[in-house]
Amino acid sequence: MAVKMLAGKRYSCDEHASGRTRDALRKFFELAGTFTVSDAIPHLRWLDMGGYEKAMTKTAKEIDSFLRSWLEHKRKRASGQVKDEQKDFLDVMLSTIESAASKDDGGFDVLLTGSSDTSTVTLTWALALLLNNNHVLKKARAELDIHVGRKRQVQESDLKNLVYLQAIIKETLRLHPPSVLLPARESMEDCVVGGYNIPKGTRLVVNLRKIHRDPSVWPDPSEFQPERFLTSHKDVDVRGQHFELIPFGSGRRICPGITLALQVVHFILASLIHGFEIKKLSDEPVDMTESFGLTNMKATRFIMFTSPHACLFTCMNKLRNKMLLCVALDADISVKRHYKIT
Ligand code: HEM
Repeated sequence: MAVKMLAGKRYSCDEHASGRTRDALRKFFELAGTFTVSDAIPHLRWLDMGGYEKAMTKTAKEIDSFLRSWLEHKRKRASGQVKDEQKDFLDVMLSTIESAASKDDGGFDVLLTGSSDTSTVTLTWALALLLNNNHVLKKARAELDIHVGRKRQVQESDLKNLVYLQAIIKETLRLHPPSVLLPARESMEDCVVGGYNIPKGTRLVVNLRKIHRDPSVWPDPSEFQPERFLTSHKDVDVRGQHFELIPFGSGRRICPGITLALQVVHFILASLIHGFEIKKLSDEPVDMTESFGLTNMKATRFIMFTSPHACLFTCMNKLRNKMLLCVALDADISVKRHYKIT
């Protein structure tokens, strides 16, 4: 959701950048409809009841530090300080942007902020749900055994056959959409929606948590049941056409990264389940409390043990690269035997 409110903002290498981020965040919270005591009684704002101001400042600092690293890369590149052997992922991204016909930095901001957290969060929730529902994990592994087998790794071309894995991702996005509230819409004229008269200029915030857990649509709405997407809800998709499930939004401002996001999330999850045994630290269920913030993160970190499947040892070097991707997840991952990544 940071995506949309930052859209159109332009970051430059000056001291005002951090202020702008903060303004953007403040604007977002206004739009998202977080009403506090100080909204009703403005002179009590200094009390910061509920700690919203503090939380916003913290989030702004995190986004600032992320964007600062990008600006630092840009500065170094402009001054020719980056040697070929020192180039990292961000340098490669920047050179791609620079060589593209359009040099719209604002668009790049939006892509960076909108693409990283959302995919990470989806994978983190998916893993936590699988660890708490071992029977689902077993079924996902059985599907991979049938369609991929144990003699090779998962390929992108396998994903279309992994219907149970697709159902797991849909169910994850239903229960824990990375953006709980869609960016606000404003009505351009008077209209009637669902029997309510909406005057022109009304801001509407769509609450995905309510829609995705509506008991009149989803039986046992809080249960993790991927099977529903193979039976009662088998025709429901996440691409903005079925309004009971819209984790990527809908309409003309629907997430443009949807295809890439789904490809990445499915591929990483499939590779992880296929290549590794994954286990919880103890018999206690993983804590599924959600945090409060722009992106719907887990409130607490969790530890996951992974050990490679013996027959895939020869592929381990390649798999290790995929594991490194997973380190970006909000989970402590330690790989027994060959690798220990924390
Ligand atoms: C699981 C992963 C993702 C989820 C759940 C997600 C979700 C969303 C949602 C809910 C919106 C707002 C849509 C609306 O207002 O109707 C959005 C906007 C956006 N997303 Fe994503 N997103 C994901 C990944 C990505 C990726 C990988 C990229 C880029 C490569 C991306 C780029 C964007 C951009 C640029 C917008 C702003 C579109 C606009 O305002 O017109 N997202 N995303």
